[in-house]
Amino acid sequence: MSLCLQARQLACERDGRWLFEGLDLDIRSGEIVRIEGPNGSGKTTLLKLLAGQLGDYHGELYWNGERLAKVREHFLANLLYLGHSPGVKAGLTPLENLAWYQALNGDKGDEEQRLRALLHVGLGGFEDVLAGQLSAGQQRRVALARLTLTRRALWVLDEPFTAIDRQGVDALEKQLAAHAQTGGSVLLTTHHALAVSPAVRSVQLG
Ligand SMILES: Nc1ncnc2c1ncn2[C@@H]1O[C@H](COP(=O)(O)OP(=O)(O)OP(=O)(O)O)[C@@H](O)[C@H]1O
Repeated sequence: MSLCLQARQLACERDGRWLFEGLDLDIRSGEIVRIEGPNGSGKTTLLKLLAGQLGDYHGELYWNGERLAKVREHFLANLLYLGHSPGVKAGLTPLENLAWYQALNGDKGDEEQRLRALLHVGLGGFEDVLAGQLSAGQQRRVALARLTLTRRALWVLDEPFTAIDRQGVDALEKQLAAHAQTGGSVLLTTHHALAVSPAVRSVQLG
């Protein structure tokens, strides 16, 4: 199924300053869209807004041509959002973290699936270590394992490459490209130079 998220005349103010105004944006199946801009230009705010997490903005969001507020449930069922911080629970192991995310999404899943997702992000052998004892890059990898675990069409990713080593960057780039090539969409921020096919479309803030 082809999916489309659209923003029309989007504007957002913080502390008496417009972060962006009159912003139009379309993201469709098969596309990778990158939000660019200097620190503080509003990239994280825009991603949160497009992921349906903020209500204090002007303009309108549409999901498959309908006002997002009207079809929020369908939108959320198709969305995977990974925030700026990995959001990993320090007192749980990577395996337990993934089970926790699945339960939150109403997915039962199974342990074999979770182990496969951890292997995919290079965390084989670390599945039972408390996440709080893992390095920053390993914690990020626990969060990234959700891309393999949870089938969602629209990925909204805030700085997903942070703390990831060269090999991890290559693997994640391939995963983003594969997702788009199989009809998914990716909306992301990154300060990292992306070299993926299909071509990345950029939206500049600030
Ligand atoms: N809830 C809030 N209340 C007040 N100001 C906020 C709020 N959220 C963000 N801001 C401000 O809005 C501006 C944009 O923040 P945002 O995190 O979106 O920027 P960014 O482009 O993602 O930055 P970076 O590249 O540093 O991650 C910043 O000046 C920030 O202080």
